[in-house]
Amino acid sequence: MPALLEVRELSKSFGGVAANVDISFDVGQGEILGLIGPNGAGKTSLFNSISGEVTPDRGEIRLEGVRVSGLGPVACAARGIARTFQVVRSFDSMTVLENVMVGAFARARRTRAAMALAEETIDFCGLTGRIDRPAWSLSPPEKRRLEVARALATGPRLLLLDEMLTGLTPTEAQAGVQLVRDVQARGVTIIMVEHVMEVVLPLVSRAVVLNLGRVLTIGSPAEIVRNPEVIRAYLGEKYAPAA
Ligand SMILES: Nc1ncnc2c1ncn2[C@@H]1O[C@H](COP(=O)(O)OP(=O)(O)OP(=O)(O)O)[C@@H](O)[C@H]1O
Repeated sequence: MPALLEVRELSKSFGGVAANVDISFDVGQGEILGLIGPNGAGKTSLFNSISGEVTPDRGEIRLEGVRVSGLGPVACAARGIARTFQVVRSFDSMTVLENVMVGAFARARRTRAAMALAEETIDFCGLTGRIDRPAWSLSPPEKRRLEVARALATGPRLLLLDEMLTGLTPTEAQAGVQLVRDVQARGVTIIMVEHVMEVVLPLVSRAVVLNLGRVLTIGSPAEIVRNPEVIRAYLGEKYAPAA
């Protein structure tokens, strides 16, 4: 798999707090990569650097070989990087259609074209019946879908999903998993931050495990759940192999 995204020796501190330290990994074209680790490990900070909201202190991020780190969120979006947020950031008084049109305007000049793109994306994300509802009236899983729809409407090559499945019931989470698979089937590469291991590990080809701002390990789900350091730092003893 050729790399779509390369992160090289990335470090970022906030005052005295080292949020990311010397982080390097690749994401293959079409891959679903998991980004996991305990609270405060640096996952959202890394997303903030990749999506351009934060400029790393050191290191580099390249999308298809072209440096994108430090360009800012608008330029990163224009180059094909979109994201969702851990705390849903919908425009509550606007309808579902209007929310998704905000994303679509990243690539459509005219209102009619943005509307067509938004309608198609809303259908794809399973929100057709909600298209004219104000965002505030949606259920929590629908709000997560709206976040995905707004990000997808920008036409990304790389989609960063920040805890999209957290707080959902098992049935809602399974529906969310199907949406992630459908997005991948469209050719979009995905990095997902998740804490629900039972849901995320079957979905990803590899996971990067962060701890205290550093990469603890990178591996397949089978390698991750067997790694004693990952069990100690994050997964807990229920994942320890039977003696
Ligand atoms: N803008 C900021 N200003 C100051 N400190 C920050 C900022 N952003 C992140 N940090 C700090 O960096 C560290 C990593 O935080 P980050 O939110 O990236 O972790 P996380 O792995 O996403 O955690 P969680 O799973 O709880 O969302 C934390 O100690 C956090 O307090």
